[in-house]
Amino acid sequence: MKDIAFAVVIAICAALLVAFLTNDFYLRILFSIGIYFICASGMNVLLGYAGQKSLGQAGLFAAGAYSAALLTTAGGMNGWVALVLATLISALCGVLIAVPSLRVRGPSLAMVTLAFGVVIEKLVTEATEIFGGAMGIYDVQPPTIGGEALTMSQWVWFTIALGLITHLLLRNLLVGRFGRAFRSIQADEVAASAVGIPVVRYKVLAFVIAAATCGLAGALVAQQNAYINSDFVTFHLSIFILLLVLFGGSGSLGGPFLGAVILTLLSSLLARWTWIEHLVNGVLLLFALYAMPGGIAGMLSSLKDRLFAPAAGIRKAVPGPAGAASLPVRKNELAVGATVMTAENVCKSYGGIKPARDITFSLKAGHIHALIGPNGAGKSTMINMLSGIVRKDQGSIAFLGHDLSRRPTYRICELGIARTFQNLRLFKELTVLDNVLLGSHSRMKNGFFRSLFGLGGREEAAARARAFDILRFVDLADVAGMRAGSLAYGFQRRVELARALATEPVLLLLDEPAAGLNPQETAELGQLLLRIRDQGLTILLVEHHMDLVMRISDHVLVLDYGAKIAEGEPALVQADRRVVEAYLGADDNEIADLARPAERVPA
Ligand SMILES: Nc1ncnc2c1ncn2[C@@H]1O[C@H](COP(=O)(O)OP(=O)(O)OP(=O)(O)O)[C@@H](O)[C@H]1O
Repeated sequence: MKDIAFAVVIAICAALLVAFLTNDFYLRILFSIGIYFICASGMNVLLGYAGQKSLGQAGLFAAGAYSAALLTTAGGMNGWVALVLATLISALCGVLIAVPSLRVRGPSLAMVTLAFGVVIEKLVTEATEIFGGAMGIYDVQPPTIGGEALTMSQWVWFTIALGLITHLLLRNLLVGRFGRAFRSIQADEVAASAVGIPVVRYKVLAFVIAAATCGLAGALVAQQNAYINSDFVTFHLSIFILLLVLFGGSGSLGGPFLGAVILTLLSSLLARWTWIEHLVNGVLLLFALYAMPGGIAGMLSSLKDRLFAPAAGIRKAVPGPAGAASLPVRKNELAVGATVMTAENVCKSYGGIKPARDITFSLKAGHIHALIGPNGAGKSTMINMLSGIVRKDQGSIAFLGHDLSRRPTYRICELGIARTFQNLRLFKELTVLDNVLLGSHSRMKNGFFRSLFGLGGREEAAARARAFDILRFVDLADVAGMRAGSLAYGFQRRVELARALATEPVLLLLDEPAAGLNPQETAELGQLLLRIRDQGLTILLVEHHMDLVMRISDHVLVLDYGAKIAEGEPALVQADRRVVEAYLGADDNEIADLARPAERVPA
């Protein structure tokens, strides 16, 4: 709430300043700050939160500017209506530019968006009959009040108001489930989809937001100048919009404002020497990328941490609210032992390698099933197929009567299957609490507009309370406010488990959860898994620690070279000749563990 008050105070101060300014030059600088702030706010969602690098924003600025120009000149439309329509048209162009992002990433995406910007630049330069080329379009109609065009001061006030509204709306969106979802996509798309984030939808949304704000800024510029030509649409503008975010602080709510103020003032100072301005912007871009990854906002924030927090860079642990350490479980009618999942004749091959050959099994409610086998037997591939990350070639997989064949990973998570990964896939830059809240994403109902208008507070509070319950259940409540990546490895494994539990699964797929843990931590993990099972969850556990497997499992499945070679109760599997033979080529400790009669933990 403090940040909202701060934004409102800044806007009021800027508005008061306008009242005392009579010089058009200074008013134009304030207008430009407002315009660039609006562009940067949307770009921050795309780049800073969703991590999508776009070099084509000038094209979207042009979409807004030329739409407003053509709608009011050729279309004879009212200035207000044209402003709204131009923003919507740009948002639609955002969908267009988002499509490649679904296929390419990183530098390739930057190249594709760059090409989009170049195409638009060429279009408005060469298609002179429509866009006027260098001559441009004159008499663009502005919004009017009582039939009167806005004065320069009124334009600045209007831009300040739009800037404030844009900031507050995006702030509402970014502090809740949408902001977390964008950040998770930036961190790891596979892990994001595994916790129920529809990655494609969120990527498109980020592009649309950035396009709408750039288009709005373009339309405002065209209408304020009553003129637009191809000189406005340059590659330099795309770079400048990128720089606003990177220099100000990408992924920070205050970053776009800092970038817009500092860089617009610098631009105005250097406006007489264009080549120096471009050179300075280039140097600043390099500087921001290499020396100041968090931008000015990041620098200020770490300075604040250094001054006011004893451990710089690590946020203080946030104690959880009082409450019982229970696991929020999904309501279902399943009796212990009922069939949760069936896999029939599942096959998968990678060229000549066949990690799954005609595998059939079923999983029972409230049981711990273990999937074991020597290295390369196909265990992770099976977990990947069950969670939709890898597509099977043949066979069928059904979960609670639903065929999983064509469902994307996030839908499978929504149905009630959660997973952890062999190689940890935490959102390391986010706090432990945010990681767990991301697990709750698919259980939360706040839609785009509710979040945008800040109406999701109650649900967010409930999700936080649930997340703390889970953190207490796995004994991590004390580190809720810490950055997940800063924790010891054993803690990180538990955070990943807590994140999976937050999806409120019926079936939990755990891929080597004890990998990298010491014997004490492995024993604690065993106890924790038994407590989870006692809450009614079904677990499929891939593990090499045979001692753990034999102690806690109710049922063991054994794979070798992609084929199921045995299944049954741990003691029976342990004595199976084929299993021992399969393991003869495996690690000596595993064979010893397999041979040792395990002390069973009573169910
Ligand atoms: N994406 C892929 N492309 C090609 N081959 C793959 C791919 N994924 C897995 N494999 C191969 O499939 C086989 C089974 O791999 P998988 O990771 O499922 O085994 P695993 O039983 O989990 O092994 P480990 O216990 O070592 O993790 C291996 O030979 C592996 O090299």
